[in-house]
Amino acid sequence: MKTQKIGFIGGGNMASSLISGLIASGHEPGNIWVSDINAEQLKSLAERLKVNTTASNDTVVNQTDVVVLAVKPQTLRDVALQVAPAIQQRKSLVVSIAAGISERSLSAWLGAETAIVRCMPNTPALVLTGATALHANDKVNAEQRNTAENILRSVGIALWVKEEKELDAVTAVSGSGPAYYFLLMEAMEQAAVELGLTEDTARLLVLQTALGAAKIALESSESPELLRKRVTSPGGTTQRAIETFQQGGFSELVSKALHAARDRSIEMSNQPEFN
Ligand SMILES: NC(=O)C1=CN([C@@H]2O[C@H](COP(=O)(O)OP(=O)(O)OC[C@H]3O[C@@H](n4cnc5c(N)ncnc54)[C@H](OP(=O)(O)O)[C@@H]3O)[C@@H](O)[C@H]2O)C=CC1
Ligand SMILES: O=C(O)[C@@H]1CCC=N1
Repeated sequence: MKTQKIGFIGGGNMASSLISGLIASGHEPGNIWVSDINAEQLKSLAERLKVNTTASNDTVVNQTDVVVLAVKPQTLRDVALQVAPAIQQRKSLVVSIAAGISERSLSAWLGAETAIVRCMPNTPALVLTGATALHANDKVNAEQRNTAENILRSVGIALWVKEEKELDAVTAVSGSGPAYYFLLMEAMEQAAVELGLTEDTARLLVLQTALGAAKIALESSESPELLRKRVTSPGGTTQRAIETFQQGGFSELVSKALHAARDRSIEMSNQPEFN
């Protein structure tokens, strides 16, 4: 499996996280091809990760078996139309990571017979802790499903959703999710400094606490709610903080934010300039 030739069209933030993760998990850099319009981006990828780079998207298709489309959603249409002939000729498996671009649009651009897996990864793939949900169109065979799943599973967990539309919710939860935790880290760090800690101490305590909480929650069979209650001694400090969060509408705000992200994903799928 790790000898699979994998191509990336677009070598930006998400592609470089995936590529770094693939290499860290044992994929040969020589089997990875990346194209980008940004020469600096390619130079950095070639220097850091020793992957093959090219300015030509067609070269990526022609050198590989699986092509990951990793450009911004608003650029995808042009890129897909441009590489469609090469993809059809090679019968490449296409994996799109773009938010809010439907399999229907991808098929229209790439050809009705093209095997397409649409997925939503996240940047922790960089440290092999990614979370990806996948959905395949009806041209994808069992072997191709395994190929796509194995690529994403080598950088974290990978699961299939039954309905393509579930990817809008996945995007709101785990695709965008790392940013929500970073926002909480930023806010906690700022508050810790206001409370008199140095910036270094504040950051270290905040990050180690985030890691510890995530590890306990993943390794324990107990719910986050129960784990939270175990930290919250009656009448103590945590209770005061949790009450403050709740009085400020914390859960409602989180729900509102995730609904907004989900709605934006749906809106992007219906936007004529993206589709
Ligand atoms: N960032 C994230 O956390 C996640 C992103 N995604 C999805 O991944 C995709 C990429 O996002 P992200 O990595 O953040 O975006 P980036 O902008 O970082 O990466 C896209 C790259 O593609 C390049 N590019 C633009 N046009 C072309 C072209 N015609 N041919 C080849 N390369 C081109 C861009 O160059 P230039 O900058 O010069 O335009 C850029 O380097 C998006 O569709 C997004 O929805 C999915 C999950 C998570
Ligand atoms: O913000 C975005 O649109 C992309 C998709 C999920 C994470 N980043």
